[in-house]
Amino acid sequence: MAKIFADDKTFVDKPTLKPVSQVLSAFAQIGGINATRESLIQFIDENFGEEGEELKPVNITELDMSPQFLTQVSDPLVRAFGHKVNGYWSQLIREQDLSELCSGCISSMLQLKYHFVVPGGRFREIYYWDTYFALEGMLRSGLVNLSQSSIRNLLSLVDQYGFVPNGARVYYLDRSQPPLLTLMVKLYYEFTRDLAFVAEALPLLQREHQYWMQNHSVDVPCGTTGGMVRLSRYFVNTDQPRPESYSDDYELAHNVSKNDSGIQAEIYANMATGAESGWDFSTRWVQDAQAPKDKILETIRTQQVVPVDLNAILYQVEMALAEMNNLLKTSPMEDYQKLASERRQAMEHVMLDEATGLYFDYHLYNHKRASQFVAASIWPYWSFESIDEQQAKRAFTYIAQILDKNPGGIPATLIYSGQQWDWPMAWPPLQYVAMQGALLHKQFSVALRLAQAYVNSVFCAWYMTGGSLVGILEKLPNTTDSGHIFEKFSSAQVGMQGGGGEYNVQAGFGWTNGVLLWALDKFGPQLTAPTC
Ligand SMILES: OC[C@H]1O[C@H](O[C@H]2O[C@H](CO)[C@@H](O)[C@H](O)[C@H]2O)[C@H](O)[C@@H](O)[C@@H]1O
Repeated sequence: MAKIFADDKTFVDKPTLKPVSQVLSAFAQIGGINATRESLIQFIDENFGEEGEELKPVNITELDMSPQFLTQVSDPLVRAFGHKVNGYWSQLIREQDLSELCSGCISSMLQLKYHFVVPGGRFREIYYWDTYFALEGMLRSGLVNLSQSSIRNLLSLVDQYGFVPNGARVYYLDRSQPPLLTLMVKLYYEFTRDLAFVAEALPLLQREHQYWMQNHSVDVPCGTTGGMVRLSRYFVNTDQPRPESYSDDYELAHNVSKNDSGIQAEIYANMATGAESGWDFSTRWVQDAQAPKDKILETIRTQQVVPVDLNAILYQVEMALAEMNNLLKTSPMEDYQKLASERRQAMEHVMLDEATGLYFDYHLYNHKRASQFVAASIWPYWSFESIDEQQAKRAFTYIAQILDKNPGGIPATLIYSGQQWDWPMAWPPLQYVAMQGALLHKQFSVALRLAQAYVNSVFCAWYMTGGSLVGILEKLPNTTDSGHIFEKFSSAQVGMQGGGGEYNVQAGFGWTNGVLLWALDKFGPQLTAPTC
């Protein structure tokens, strides 16, 4: 609450320099929560180390410097950029080394045995859903063992906690993130055909599915049948601010109500639930999206939204679990095929908007389907292999129209709120799913437009921040950096890095690299040189 650091996450990421009992008594000596700002600064200096010092970069030997898929990228500039990005993995692979912590010292990191990929910047730890999108690139870059190690870390978290936490920190233990672990194992299997690994993972994947069914299911009234259908939502059980954004959550809750701890607890739970969705934060989760920017999160109701993307993911998870059990000739813990088809039917009833061919969230707070497009509306096209052709045409015509106005990619929503999962932010995972959906439903021209927009955004933002390619592309004059790969982009202006939300835009960046390399593989012969 003293805001010693611009970003609340900085403090909770610092390991102690002394045994925890000594740190606590030093804190008591300066007056505990009544300490002055000056004494707090000194206390932190004396008792805490640098954030991230328990992590070491890893010297990766298996990186393929000339991966085969890049040879079919016809444009020389795009191909050279692909090689550059392929080389960036070495900056994002880490191992944990807790050995330098003194005896009795503590760190907020969850122990991970194997090497892993991090998003980059302030995100120093492994993140759950980010890993899926990074893997799409890592596997193509020849990082097969590292991909397996990253997945193994997540599996071991399921083993220890029964689910995959948001990220590998103790403060993420009250929530998960979009459940993509089963799809990571599937992806890994498609690349390696390593059935033994699937066999090893399957019991834990089934356990994770059980966790989602037990803690995140909700009954939704179904207009067309008059009965109820079961779907899933994000749901975090907490009555405390998120430690990594403590002062933000605290101030928000106290703005809504100064004294009512019940109302404050509701806000904390809905904020943590927003973080579980991966979309932290967005007007998608608020009841009053028209509120002024500084009040927009005051009506956050994430737990009252039944999200399209979560259900689209779980449908794929259920199909994949059925398929894995088939492949291994093992008896499934559940009839996954049946669960998937019931989920699909429920989604068609509750979420499908016939007019646009898109799927919308369902709002439990007013028992209505949302009426606004969000980028998640297209996710069933990634999950459902067969969808009526005319419906798909309508949906991707809608997407094409959004692209006409947003040359940098599909924005998270169409509403400007200053939140990072709203217009104009175009996020790599959202572009990936839109491209996958378009490919699967044979909407090739929209798929290519999405791919070109994505490549343009990533490339131009990198170029504008000093990126260059030996013998091919000169560095822009007046740039001091050497090119950044951002976590998100502006859909409104090609080459503009993203912004908004609780922290400064981060560079690195795991999922951006992953989706870029995947897109170069899928669309290599057709992509043209970006003009920035
Ligand atoms: O510290 C604020 C929040 O930051 C994370 O969210 C964002 O970054 C993640 C890592 O790239 C990404 O997975 C997520 O979609 C982003 O919105 C974190 O996941 C949140 O829990 C945290 O509160």
